[in-house]
Amino acid sequence: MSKHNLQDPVLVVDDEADIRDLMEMTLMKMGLRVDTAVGVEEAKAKLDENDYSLVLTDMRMPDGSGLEVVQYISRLLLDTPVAVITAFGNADQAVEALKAGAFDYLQKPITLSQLRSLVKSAVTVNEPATAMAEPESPAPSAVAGKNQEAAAGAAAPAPVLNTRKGVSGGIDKPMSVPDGLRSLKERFSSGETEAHTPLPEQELFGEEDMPRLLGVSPQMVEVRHLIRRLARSDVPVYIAGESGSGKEQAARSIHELSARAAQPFIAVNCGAIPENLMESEFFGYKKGSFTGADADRMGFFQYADGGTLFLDEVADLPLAMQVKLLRAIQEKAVRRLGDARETQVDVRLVCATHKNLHKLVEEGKFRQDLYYRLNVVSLNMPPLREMREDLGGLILRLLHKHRHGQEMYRLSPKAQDALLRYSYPGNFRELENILERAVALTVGQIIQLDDLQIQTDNLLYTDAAAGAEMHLLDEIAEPAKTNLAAGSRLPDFVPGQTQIQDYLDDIERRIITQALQQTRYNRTQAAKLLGISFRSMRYRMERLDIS
Ligand SMILES: Nc1ncnc2c1ncn2[C@@H]1O[C@H](COP(=O)(O)OP(=O)(O)OP(=O)(O)O)[C@@H](O)[C@H]1O
Repeated sequence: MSKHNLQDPVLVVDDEADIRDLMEMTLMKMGLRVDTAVGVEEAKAKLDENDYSLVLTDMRMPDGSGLEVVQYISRLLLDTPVAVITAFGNADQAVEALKAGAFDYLQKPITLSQLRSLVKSAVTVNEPATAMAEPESPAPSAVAGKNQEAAAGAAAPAPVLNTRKGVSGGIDKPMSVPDGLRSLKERFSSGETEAHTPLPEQELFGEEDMPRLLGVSPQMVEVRHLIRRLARSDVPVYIAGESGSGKEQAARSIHELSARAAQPFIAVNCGAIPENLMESEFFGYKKGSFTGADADRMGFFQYADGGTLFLDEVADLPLAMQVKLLRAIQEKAVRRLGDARETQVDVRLVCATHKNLHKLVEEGKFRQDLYYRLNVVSLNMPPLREMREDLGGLILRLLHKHRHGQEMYRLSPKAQDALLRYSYPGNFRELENILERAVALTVGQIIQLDDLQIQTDNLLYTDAAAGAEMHLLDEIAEPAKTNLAAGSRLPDFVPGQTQIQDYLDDIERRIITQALQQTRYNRTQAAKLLGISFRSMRYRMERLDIS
């Protein structure tokens, strides 16, 4: 094997402290040691002194270009793999770096999963000693990353392939990463987990440290995984996802798991603030700064000082406000309306929108510089329709939440089928609303298809596909139809001994009692269930002496 080995640290070269911290944290979680440099000169000095297993360098730094780091490594004939981090849309830079010997590149904003897969493709993490002792592998600089393929198509002479053992991306054997680091997704895809293996934390239907985000699907496990990591740093996070997919819950979870948990979490819906009030709402004002300002007032930034400021629907910020926000982020200071002085604020920013922010940047509706500032790391909340294995569990928990005393609501077969096949354009929020409404509308304990009030022509899946989840709902499915007439066998009619009126009264009493039990003794609902009027119900109860 080449002279660098797994004991050697990874060198992260970036002038931005937030990014260095985030990368350091991620790499350390992968079991790697990390060294950092704040610019080109320091990186060169460190390369002179030490061996590294991998170098990750930003392209644009105040004292030079990451390209110089790549060239320096080539000049010293080091076989240390080096990858560059380029500004979004800067494919030329990426191609140049690849030509100079970089093995891959990442575009900003970096997502942690991209970073992880790049690192995995460069070094073998925690590889067992036997594997490490195997014959020499090709130089890491010859490892082709997935990004490289795209860029190489444009220009670079594509370097050689990936034949390293345990390297991910086009490989057939998953690499050896500490178990705690491996997401369920990875484990499922590696075929390690049998389909019938009980899912972890099934009782909880999630994980204890993040009660806001339920679900055991690989997507949700991955989301929680990322949130835990993000909680340990202070980098701005951009949460993307459809409406109702849990963006705010994710932001709150990041805050609650962070060192800022004891400080305020301030959630702001940017779309709901009138434009003329925005500045004073965000930054506060001094008494007398405008008509009606009869006392000093703090803004969102001051309220969130020490904690987290969550900017929901950030795409709705008008351009003028975007400029002011950018300044506040860069300076880490705000100036109240009517105040000559700026005050320092220590705020972690998390923002979200269901709109395509990148597209808005392209259309000139959202400032690119602010986009990069806010979007250092992005987190994607998956839509509910892509997490179908969670549906059964979520429905179960929501019905449990709405239960009446000890009695759970149940679903008729048609209602169950529709719930499992519905597309949920409004995601979790829509599922919550559907069930809340259904519980209010249903007569008795069994929710019927009509109670759901969903468009049945909007069902996504075939019956067969939905069948896969059916077993999850066994406990809430309507029990096999029982004969209301008796609940058990009809009593025997013995001519000569039994009076026909007594016999029929007995059956009627059983039917009515059962309907009353089923509707928790609500006479109106029981009457509806039996198809008789309330008046008739009352009359029958009196006649049959049912109290
Ligand atoms: N994984 C989840 N487990 C349980 N409940 C969830 C989950 N995700 C979202 N919810 C619930 O769905 C509802 C909507 O969540 P949230 O407000 O976080 O969504 P959002 O993406 O921020 O919505 P919007 O785009 O409309 O602001 C909340 O009641 C929340 O509790």
